[in-house]
Amino acid sequence: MDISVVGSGYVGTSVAACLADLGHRVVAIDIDEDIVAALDAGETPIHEPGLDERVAAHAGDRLHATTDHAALRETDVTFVALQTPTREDGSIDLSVVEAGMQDIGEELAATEGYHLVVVKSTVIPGMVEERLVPILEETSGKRAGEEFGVAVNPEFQSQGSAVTDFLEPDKLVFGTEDGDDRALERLHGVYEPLVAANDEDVPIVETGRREAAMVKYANNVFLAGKISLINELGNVCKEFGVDSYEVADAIGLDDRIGERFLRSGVGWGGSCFPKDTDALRAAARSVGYDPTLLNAIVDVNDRQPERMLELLERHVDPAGKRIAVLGLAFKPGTDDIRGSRATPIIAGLLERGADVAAYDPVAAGAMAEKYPDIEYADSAADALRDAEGALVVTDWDEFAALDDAFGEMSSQIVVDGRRIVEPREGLTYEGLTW
Ligand SMILES: NC(=O)c1ccc[n+]([C@@H]2O[C@H](COP(=O)([O-])OP(=O)(O)OC[C@H]3O[C@@H](n4cnc5c(N)ncnc54)[C@H](O)[C@@H]3O)[C@@H](O)[C@H]2O)c1
Ligand SMILES: O=c1ccn([C@@H]2O[C@H](COP(=O)(O)OP(=O)(O)O[C@H]3O[C@H](CO)[C@@H](O)[C@H](O)[C@H]3O)[C@@H](O)[C@H]2O)c(=O)[nH]1
Repeated sequence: MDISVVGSGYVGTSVAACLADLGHRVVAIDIDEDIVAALDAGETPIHEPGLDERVAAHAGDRLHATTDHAALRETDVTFVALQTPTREDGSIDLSVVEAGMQDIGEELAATEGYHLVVVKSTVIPGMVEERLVPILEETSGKRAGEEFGVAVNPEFQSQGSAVTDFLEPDKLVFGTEDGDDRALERLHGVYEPLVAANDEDVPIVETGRREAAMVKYANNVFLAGKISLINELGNVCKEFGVDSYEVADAIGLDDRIGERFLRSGVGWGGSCFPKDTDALRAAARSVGYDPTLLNAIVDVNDRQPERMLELLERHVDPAGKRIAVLGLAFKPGTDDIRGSRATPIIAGLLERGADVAAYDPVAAGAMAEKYPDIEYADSAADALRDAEGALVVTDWDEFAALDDAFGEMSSQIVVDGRRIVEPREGLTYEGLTW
């Protein structure tokens, strides 16, 4: 099939490369000339395992890139992977997607036959029907559901495993307008090689567009909520001297609970959980519903970094002292610091007058844009040297392997927010939730 993907960021690039890998002819369209030039040269600016080799293998063959939206005229399906950032009140900013729809609609005017537009961006239920379809109809001069279709097909990939998450999904969600069989048929056609590669073992949820949009939010909010719940339990466990990780392992054996996403600690960050919980809360408020539990999920998450700082203060007053912060990325395997718990940790340390020595194997550059005046050490050992306390914020494997480095601290106080450091003799070790 001939497929265009509008937006070549985190999602668009891996979707485009994977669709090419599945045998489709794909054109990636982005307004950023550097991204397009890189993709055309077989390179990707995004670090994702398995992505580089796929882009390199297919560029110039089944994968092309361009800044010209006219390329979508030659395709059967257009995936939309444009960003939906957060506005100040927490609601989503749809302006980039709206502008993208205008670009797409202008080209739809010149397409022949039925074309399917598939929204992969995360959008609030109703936005497709009320805001995006009208733009497509107006700019194309065509009627949705007749001359072209619009579907919602949310993406569930995680950073660090985007390629395998796409190619081996837990589920596919096809949200289509009632009665638009062509949309459904075309979506099945796009994913047919993926389903075949998984021995036909991929559940496909066929539903309405609003439901599909809500599935994406519900999925993310449920996972963020699961972590907040285990964090809340962990905080209580800590006060009772109970090891919350043993408790989590035990409750995870109950199939109804499941063992994943039960790692308690300093909380969740990233480009999606914070944005999507905020967006759903704002959307609920906008229709007159105050979402008590969603608010609590965020409150618990906001509280964890402060609890970590309080634990440190039980052992040392950070004012004027060198304090190491190990880990700046929102999770291991990425240099992304969006929503990272390291941000409130650093802010809290600075408020308390500490000298912060931060280390991350790949994310220091990004954090330096936010906090240019703190020290960025070249290694964890350098950050720890002469420090009077250390806070472990990201569960990079290399922190588990640290040993002698703790001996270089002025006082060996470690508050672990990720259960990654082994407690040992000589170390005053505090687990955040255990
Ligand atoms: N990042 C993730 O892991 C992830 C996972 C699942 C879903 N999502 C959702 O997918 C959507 C995209 O997220 P992302 O992280 O890939 O965003 P991103 O910011 O990384 O990428 C968006 C890209 O769109 C390009 N762009 C902007 N306007 C354009 C236009 N008119 N035409 C063509 N290109 C244009 C930008 O230059 C950018 O490269 C969001 O709604 C997000 O919530 C993200
Ligand atoms: O047991 C756990 C699991 C995760 N986290 C934290 O949760 C955050 C998010 O982690 P993860 O979900 O692995 O990363 P993302 O790449 O943000 O992926 C989420 O957000 C994506 C964008 O919407 C979705 O597509 C994915 O399904 C969803 O997992 C990180 O800060 C993790 O440290 C914990 O604290 N404890």
